[in-house]
Amino acid sequence: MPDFTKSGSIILVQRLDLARPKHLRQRLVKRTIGGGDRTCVGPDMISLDQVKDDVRLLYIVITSAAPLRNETSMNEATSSSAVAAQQPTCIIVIGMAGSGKTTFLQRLNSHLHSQSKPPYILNLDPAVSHLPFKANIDIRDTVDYSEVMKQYNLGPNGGILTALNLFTTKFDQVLGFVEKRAGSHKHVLLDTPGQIEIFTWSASGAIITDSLASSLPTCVAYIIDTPRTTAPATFMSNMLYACSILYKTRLPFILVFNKTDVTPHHFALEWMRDFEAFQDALQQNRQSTDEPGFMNSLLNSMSLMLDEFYKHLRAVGVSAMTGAGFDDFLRAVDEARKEYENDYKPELDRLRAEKAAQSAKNKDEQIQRLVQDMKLSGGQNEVLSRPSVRADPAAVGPDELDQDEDEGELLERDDEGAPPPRIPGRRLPGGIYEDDNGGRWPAPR
Ligand SMILES: Nc1nc2c(ncn2[C@@H]2O[C@H](COP(=O)(O)OP(=O)(O)OP(=O)(O)O)[C@@H](O)[C@H]2O)c(=O)[nH]1
Repeated sequence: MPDFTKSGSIILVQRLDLARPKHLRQRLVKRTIGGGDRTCVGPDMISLDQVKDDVRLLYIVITSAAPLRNETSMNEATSSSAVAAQQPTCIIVIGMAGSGKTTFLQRLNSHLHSQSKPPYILNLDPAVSHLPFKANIDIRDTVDYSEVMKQYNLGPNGGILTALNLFTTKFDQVLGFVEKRAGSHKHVLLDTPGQIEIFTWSASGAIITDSLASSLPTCVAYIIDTPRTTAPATFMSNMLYACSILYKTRLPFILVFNKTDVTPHHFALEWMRDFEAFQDALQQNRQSTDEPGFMNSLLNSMSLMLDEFYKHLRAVGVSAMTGAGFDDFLRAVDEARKEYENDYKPELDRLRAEKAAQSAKNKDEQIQRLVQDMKLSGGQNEVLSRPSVRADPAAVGPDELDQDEDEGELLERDDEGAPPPRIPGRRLPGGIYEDDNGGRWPAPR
């Protein structure tokens, strides 16, 4: 009996009728290994030489491929870093309604065109009536927002959310398009719905952000309407919202103070850098307005908390109207990309490796269970385990193997939904099942 504990992870266990002539057995082995729905690479198995004639049924164990050699993995690492260097940076543009997201994207688009670096643009706002730029992928081509409202009897926000949910079901295809174009664009820009919470707090927003960030370098540009943020309370609310998005996405974050042609953003930078300057502004605000005392003490304590948050941010001032500040913004995007590569990506890889290790551990435990099952068989039949797709391991007769050859699915019920014929036998004490040929199995539950 081969030592299965050393043979790697078991992907599938399937039984084989060994009472068949050898040529048929060989065909069955080939079929089993090459089975369409099995995700095995370079399978390893019990060789036919190990099959004894007195063994009537055998579970074939298909194991995963041997570990890659160092040389191969080094080559792969080199080529993957070359591919990573060619990847575009995705910029998810988020902001309150009217903050100027669309105008910002229009200006960024023309700025990048002027540098001969045309971006790839995705519009995720199904309710926008007019786009001042040409989007490569537009949610409105896939989902008719007003039709969604009518058919699902929804209001405007529910309609936008449902349209985005419907679009997200196709996002793997969107990613496919983006990845195909990755070599010819340096930036991928995403415009999001004006109702900020629809994107930032919905499942579809999280799916879009996570799937994008797991394939390509991604950052968030949070657009702020600067003229409307000059009061300490509105500034604080905006920062708290930015903070919540940062902690939800954990992606590199750029605060973009827009409309600086109307109000320069220096006051905001000062408040972020100098805690006392913000306290002074609060003090002045307290004197000039009749805001209740609890509001001021709340703002005070929140500003203390946000002081830590500001350290993780880069902030730039732009005017989507005049085009000022866009070079600064692109520099901030380059920094954000480095942050993605140095912090976010390793963390993502660590989580992936953890998940892979956990699933390898689960497979090891399955192998141990198989070994236990083998011991239970008392050496008469070599029983490794029950196939996971069926509750009863003894319920596959030789006739079903013929069925398998015709239909490619060993463990299916017939067309009328009747269970496959059972091999007659009896239950023995201790959870053992004995078939008519004296073969012993772990009893079905
Ligand atoms: N003065 C000035 N106005 C701006 C600037 N950017 C945008 N605006 C104006 O702000 C208003 C809102 O701009 P939009 O680009 O539609 O804002 P939005 O965030 O996409 O809006 P929604 O999609 O409805 O959330 C428009 O009237 C713009 O002309 C800017 O830099 N300066």
